[in-house]
This record gives sequence, structure tokens and C-alpha cells, in this order.
Amino acid sequence: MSANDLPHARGSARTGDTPATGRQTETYDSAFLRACRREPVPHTPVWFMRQAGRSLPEYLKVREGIGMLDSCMRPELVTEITLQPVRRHKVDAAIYFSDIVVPLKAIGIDLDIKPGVGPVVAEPIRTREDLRRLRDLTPDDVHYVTEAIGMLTRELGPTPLIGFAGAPYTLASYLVEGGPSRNHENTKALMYGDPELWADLLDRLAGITAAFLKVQIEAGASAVQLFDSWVGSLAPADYRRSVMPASVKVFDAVAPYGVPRIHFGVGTGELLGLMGEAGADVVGVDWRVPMDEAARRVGPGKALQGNLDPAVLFSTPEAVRAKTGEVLDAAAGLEGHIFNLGHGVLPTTDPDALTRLVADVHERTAR
Ligand SMILES: Cc1c2[nH]c(c1CCC(=O)O)Cc1[nH]c(c(CCC(=O)O)c1C)Cc1[nH]c(c(CCC(=O)O)c1C)Cc1[nH]c(c(C)c1CCC(=O)O)C2
Repeated sequence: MSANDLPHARGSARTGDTPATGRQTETYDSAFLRACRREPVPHTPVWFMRQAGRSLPEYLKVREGIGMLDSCMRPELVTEITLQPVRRHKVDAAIYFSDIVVPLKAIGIDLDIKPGVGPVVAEPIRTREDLRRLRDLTPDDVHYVTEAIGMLTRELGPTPLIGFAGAPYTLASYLVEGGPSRNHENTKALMYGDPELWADLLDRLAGITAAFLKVQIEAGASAVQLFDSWVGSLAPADYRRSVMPASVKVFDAVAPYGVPRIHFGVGTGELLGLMGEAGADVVGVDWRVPMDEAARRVGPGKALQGNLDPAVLFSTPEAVRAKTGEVLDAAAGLEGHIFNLGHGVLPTTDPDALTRLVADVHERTAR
């Protein structure tokens, strides 16, 4: 099946095998999408994980008095917040403003995002009985996503929009622990102690995640990123056996659309090869592994994204420039490089440091 056989126009036309005309061609030819496809680029594209959010005063202003999950369900607000970092920093791609737990909330899981803490689940999922609460996600459950992406792609012009979702392991870690966790002990207890229930849990989550990504692509997202933020807590053998099949299911489900698929996790130096193998076109790298070494671990045929330590932005402009140069030098031999931080923008980052960083990367890589 090719992307053109699918029953939608915008997603595939904007990004798939054959671009149509005008703005769609411009998006298809953007530095970001070209780098994802490992084609020559006019400059190294830049975007930042968590580029929308608390580092921006204009974000704090529009979010005032509105809960995080509430804000994700308001298309106008989502559109405004998603556009803010594009306007301010001139990044090469927008990332849809939402959260990895939005699809879980949408199917009726009782959870909230607590400021300064993260997602908290009222009743953790730990038994076969609990699993029944994870029903399938339909596009109707997240109609506000379709609406917001429709608005956004009109406003963005040629700038590509990245859709995203949480990967099955990272979502499972919140559901099983009931909230953020340092050691993931309940999650691992289930994974090792009841492999069958664990596999069923991850398979359910893969279905939900795939459905959520499809909604975003059909509405017009030009690429998708699967965040497996906490999977770096696993050894490669456990990843391969207990997690990878579910992530493969997600990537396979969206493959026919032909949009680039990015796969990212934190502390995943030992997993980079497997994370590429799971079906990614682009592998995200945190700051612990230099880009040239990451390329060796991932192997040929994939673009890489990364990997400036987000904490570097708290240093002097000269130090930021020097560390940026190190990333660019290490990535110089890659076929496709998308410049990003090694994890999300920290909330107290000076936004001007981010604006300078985008300009610096563009200037130093202009061809
Ligand atoms: C693990 C994870 C979550 N959410 C997400 C991940 C994967 C990315 C990663 O590893 O950082 C993904 C996410 N969450 C959010 C985005 C926005 C898009 C963007 O990158 O600009 C993205 C991509 C908004 C958000 N998601 C959240 C905020 C902060 C809430 C607020 O502004 O009120 C934002 C802007 C809340 C959230 N949600 C989550 C956490 C850990 C937190 C932080 C809690 C806190 O420190 O307050 C779960």
C-alpha cells in the first residue's frame, strides 16, 4: 500500500511520496523533512523538544488559570501555543502542543497532570481486571486534535508540524506506577512477574498510540515522534523481548502514510540500534552519546536528531556556542541531522538563549 491509497488527502499530500503543489511542495521541501529523508539541506534544521511551554512568557500568559489537560482540548489555545516558539525562535518545525497522557484521558482513564510533578493516575493499572479500562481510541475521542491541526496547518504555512505520542513502555510506566517514578519498580515487577499480562498491556497501549498518531497524520501532521522517554531504564535484552514488539506495532501502523517517524528516549545509549530497528526513520539521541558514535550504533539508513545538553543553555553564550560546535562537528559526517536538545527545554531556560541557538546553527551550517 502506498500513502496515496489511503483515504485522506492532506497528510500524504503534504509529506508522502509525491507532493502536490504550492505550499504542500514547500513543506515537503523544507529543511526539516529533507533531513528526515537524508536529502541535502540548505542548513541543518533545528527544533526543540518542549519548545512550547514554561520557558516562554507568552505561554505562561495564555495558560493562566487553565489546567494543562484542559488547555490540550482547546483548539484555538493549542494553535496559539504551538505557534509561539515558531514565531519567536524561527525553528524549522512546530510540535503539536499536547501531552503523552491525552489519549489515555480521552478513553476515560482518571488522571491529571500536576504542575511540577507530571501525570498522576487515580487508580493504577496492575491486574488483568484493570486492563479492561484501556479501551480503543477512536478519532471522535480526540476531535479537538483534528480541529486544532486543521487550524494549525493553515497558520503554519510551509513549516512542518510534528505530531507525537508516548510509546507503550513510557505510557505503561505512568499507568502502572500511578505517576512519575525514579526506579519503575512496579512496572518492572509486572514486566518480569507476569509477562503475559505485560505483553497484553503493551499491545493495548500500542493500539491506542497508533490510533492517536493516525489522527494527527490524517489531520495534517508532516512527521511523528514516538517518545519512549523512560525506556533507558531497561537493558537491551529486556527491551528487545518485552518492549520492542509493541513499539514495532506502532511504527508499522503508521508506515503506510510515508511520513518520517522519529523515535526518542532518554539514557538510551545502549538501545539506539534497537530503537532504529523498531521502525524509525530518525533516531533521537540524548546528550550522553556523541552524534558520530550514535551513528555507528544506529547503523546506515537512518537520520539522527540531537543532542545538545539542555542544561548547557544555562551557561554563557560563548560556552553554548562552543558546545553547539561540538555537536555540529560530531554530526558533520551524517547523512541526515536534525539539531535538537538531548531532552526537553528546561522550564527556566532563557528564551533568548534558544533564539540565539537556532540562528547560530542556521548560520554555521548554511550551504
Ligand atoms: C514524559 C512526558 C510527559 N509528556 C511528554 C513526555 C515526553 C517528553 C519528555 O520526555 O519530556 C510530552 C510532551 N508534553 C508536552 C509536550 C509539548 C510539545 C513540545 O514539546 O513543545 C510534549 C512533547 C507539554 C507539557 N506537558 C507538561 C507540561 C508542563 C505543564 C504546564 O505547563 O503547566 C507541558 C508544557 C506536563 C508534563 N507531562 C509529563 C511530564 C513529565 C510533565 C512535566 C511536569 C512538570 O514539570 O510540571 C509527561
